Amino acid sequence: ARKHFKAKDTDIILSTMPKSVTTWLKALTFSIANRSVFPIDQTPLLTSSPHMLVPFLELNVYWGQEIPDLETIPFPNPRIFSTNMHFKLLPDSIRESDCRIIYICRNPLDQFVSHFLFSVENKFGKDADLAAINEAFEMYCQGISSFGPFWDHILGYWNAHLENPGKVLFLKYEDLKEDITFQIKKIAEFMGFPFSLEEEEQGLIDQISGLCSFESLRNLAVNRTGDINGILKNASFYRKGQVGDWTHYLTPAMAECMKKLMDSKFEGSGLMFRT
Ligand SMILES: Nc1ncnc2c1ncn2[C@@H]1O[C@H](COP(=O)(O)OS(=O)(=O)O)[C@@H](OP(=O)(O)O)[C@H]1O
Repeated sequence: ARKHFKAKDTDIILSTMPKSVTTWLKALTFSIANRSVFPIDQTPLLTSSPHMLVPFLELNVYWGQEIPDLETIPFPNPRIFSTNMHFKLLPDSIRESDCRIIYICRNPLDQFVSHFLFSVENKFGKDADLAAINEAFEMYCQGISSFGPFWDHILGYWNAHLENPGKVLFLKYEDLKEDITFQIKKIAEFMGFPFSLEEEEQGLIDQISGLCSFESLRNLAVNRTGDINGILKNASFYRKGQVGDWTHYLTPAMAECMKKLMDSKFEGSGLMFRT
């Protein structure tokens, strides 16, 4: 992807650490950008996983697919892609073109738990022994996890956002959970598709937030069954969808350890996470 991908000025790139609600951001941005093409009751989101509508740039890594010739795919406009790459590792054309990047992250405690449970379940099945959580947490705190240290990933996009807020939008899961209407408007404006007063009065924002809510997406037949290339179950993208689920898996001592780590890594950056 780094070698071949050529961003267009109109592209939107969604960037995340794994298990930082990429799925939700894909559903929201697809709905925002295509709301005049597909009425809500006819949106492809009703019959396709958000991951099929907004492909990962690292397709070949995740799902064993050849990198498609993007010029031949009839994308709606704008093209929306997602990636888990660090900011400094993005293909040059993403940084150099006028395309826009939307980054979303979440409290690292919840991200760790979500990713750990996902990996365990995929490896060992639902009844996995969770004894390994302490070891995995220790490694996570040392920066050993998929896509490397979470602080580097988050700070890379945070600093890019501070340098050029028109290029990089920085979102947090906890803020979307708190006020999704406000965040949908913010995302739409950043993407260049602001809602008109008329659309707002028609309740379009509420319709999009309803369609993309955890419960609504999770209950769709397409997301309850099926898989992506026989590798990942569609249902695996919808677990609990809550802020603070880490309290059910991590001890207060582990949380304290993470708090200290975040204080030291994010010191002076202005970044804070709610738990
Ligand atoms: N619509 C919606 N609303 C709220 N939360 C949602 C939604 N869709 C997915 N989720 C939760 O996001 C977590 C999965 O993260 P990702 O989508 O980034 O997974 S992946 O990296 O693409 O595999 C995972 O979080 P946890 O429940 O904490 O494990 C999902 O449940």
